[in-house]
Amino acid sequence: MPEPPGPLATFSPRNHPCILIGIGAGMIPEPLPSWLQDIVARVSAVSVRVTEESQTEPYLFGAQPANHVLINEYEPGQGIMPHEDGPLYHPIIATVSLGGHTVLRFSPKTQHPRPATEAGADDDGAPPDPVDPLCPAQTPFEPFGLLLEPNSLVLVHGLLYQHLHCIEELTTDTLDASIINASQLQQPFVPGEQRVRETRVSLTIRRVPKVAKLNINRLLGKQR
Ligand SMILES: O=C(O)CCC(=O)C(=O)O
Ligand SMILES: [Fe+2]
Repeated sequence: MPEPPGPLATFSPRNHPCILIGIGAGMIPEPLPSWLQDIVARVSAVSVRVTEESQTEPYLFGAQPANHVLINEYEPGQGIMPHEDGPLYHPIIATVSLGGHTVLRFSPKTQHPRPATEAGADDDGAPPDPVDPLCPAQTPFEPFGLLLEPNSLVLVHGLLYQHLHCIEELTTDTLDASIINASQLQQPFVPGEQRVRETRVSLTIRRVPKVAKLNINRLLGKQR
């Protein structure tokens, strides 16, 4: 692995120290380490067309380069629990996979808004759950997986952003019909194939819109 990244890159999960520089909804700016700059610039310049009907956007994050990279290292058998990435990074996240492959699994976030009583609260006194207009309960889908190959880029955008993703804690992935990007792979699989995991490093590259006007080194009393 290269040198640990500067503070705007955050190191995770579990067995790594986590440098998380954030205050409230903002982040304290710090230049990206040089070894990341080229990757971030190339990913930021990816042009995308989200649907057949939509126009091709010349840049991934709307002409602004990405400014945040989360680095995760996974040994075989490690994964990440089902979660959403939250509003801070909306509407698009881009993940580069290095080293080994993995399977990123998506499942619907079922929403069951609790019925309100006449007083506007339910039995336990809490207000009813708000319904997320981007994720109505009527949009369930069959859970599916994406095989993320080494040196690949995956983009999560739109409705999918509002649902759950995870990586199962496996040492070997069974590649079957639940994997929906089978036709787009460098290394295709035969259904039922077992692919053994190796150490994988993921770079999750995002544009954080709200960056604090603070300098971490000045804050820590260091000159730079
Ligand atoms: O490592 C990955 O590909 C996914 C990581 C992830 O979902 C996250 O850090 O929020
Ligand atoms: Fe995530």
